Amino acid sequence: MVLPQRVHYQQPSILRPQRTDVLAVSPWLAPIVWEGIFEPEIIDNMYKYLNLTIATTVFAVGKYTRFLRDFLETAEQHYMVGFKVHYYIFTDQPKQVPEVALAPGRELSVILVPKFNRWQEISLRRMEIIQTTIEERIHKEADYIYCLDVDMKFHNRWGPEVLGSLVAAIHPWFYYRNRVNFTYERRPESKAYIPMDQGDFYYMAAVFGGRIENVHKLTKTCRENLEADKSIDLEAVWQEESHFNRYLLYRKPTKLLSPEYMWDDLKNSQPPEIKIIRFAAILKNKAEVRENV
Ligand SMILES: CC(=O)N[C@H]1[C@@H](OP(=O)(O)OP(=O)(O)OC[C@H]2O[C@@H](n3ccc(=O)[nH]c3=O)[C@H](O)[C@@H]2O)O[C@H](CO)[C@H](O)[C@@H]1O
Ligand SMILES: [Mn+2]
Repeated sequence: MVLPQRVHYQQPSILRPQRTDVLAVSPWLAPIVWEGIFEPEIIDNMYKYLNLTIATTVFAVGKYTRFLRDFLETAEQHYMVGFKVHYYIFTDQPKQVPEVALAPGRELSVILVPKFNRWQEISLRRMEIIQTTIEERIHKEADYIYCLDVDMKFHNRWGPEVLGSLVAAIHPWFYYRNRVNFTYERRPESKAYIPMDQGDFYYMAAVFGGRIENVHKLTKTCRENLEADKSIDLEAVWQEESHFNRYLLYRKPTKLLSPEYMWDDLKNSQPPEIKIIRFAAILKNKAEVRENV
């Protein structure tokens, strides 16, 4: 067995926290990953010798296939560099999946999925499709799974510091807001219901991941709750994202990603707490790319 290399780095100091401007640990003791609080070399060295495979699911249905090339090309530059990554591209048009050169140890599978008529349905059905694909194959093929939106580009390191049992990203438009302003589902009839006086953070469903069995449980529960709502003709305000937030209120994530890991190009300035943008939603013309608006 190859042992981890010795890495030289500054000794951590209890009396000198690296960041004092942001919360770096949640009240249930989950770390919140920010630039400055971790040493990339230590993290890489910890995980490098474990021979991990990281499943990465990406949906590109209808006009969203146009985002695949930039997504994959930038992922090859910044996403889990040096690690084994297995991309699972779910699409209704396999011929539109671009040829992108992958680094050694990385592979890509294309999985055919139906195109639903409404963009909301395309987005929310991801829970069911991820659940069943974990059961069919991913559980045998990977150690961790990360589920990402495709209308995105990587700009900087998005590395193994994100690995954890159950991992969620804090939404870039809500991290500075009070919970009463979070766009949780507020109708008590919905399985996604969250009362006004509850909620920790507003999580963005464009990024989540963790150990396969935990992500399986999350996607299965969200799928069941989406179906229960549908049976009474109800669609939560932000579809699967509403159910995702409800799930994480009661089953707390074990690691949180700061908005560095899920930014949005629509923001026209970079606030001082955001030292680096790692992954960001690109500007898209929703009226043009979506099935119905
Ligand atoms: C800023 C904002 O409004 N964000 C919400 C919006 O995210 P987004 O505007 O990020 O949603 P989106 O249009 O990116 O759809 C989510 C993902 O579904 C896939 N996809 C979607 C449509 C399609 O025709 N083809 C396709 O492949 C694709 O992987 C895409 O990245 O909607 C989501 C709900 O579902 C969440 O509630 C987000 O919070
Ligand atoms: Mn998106």
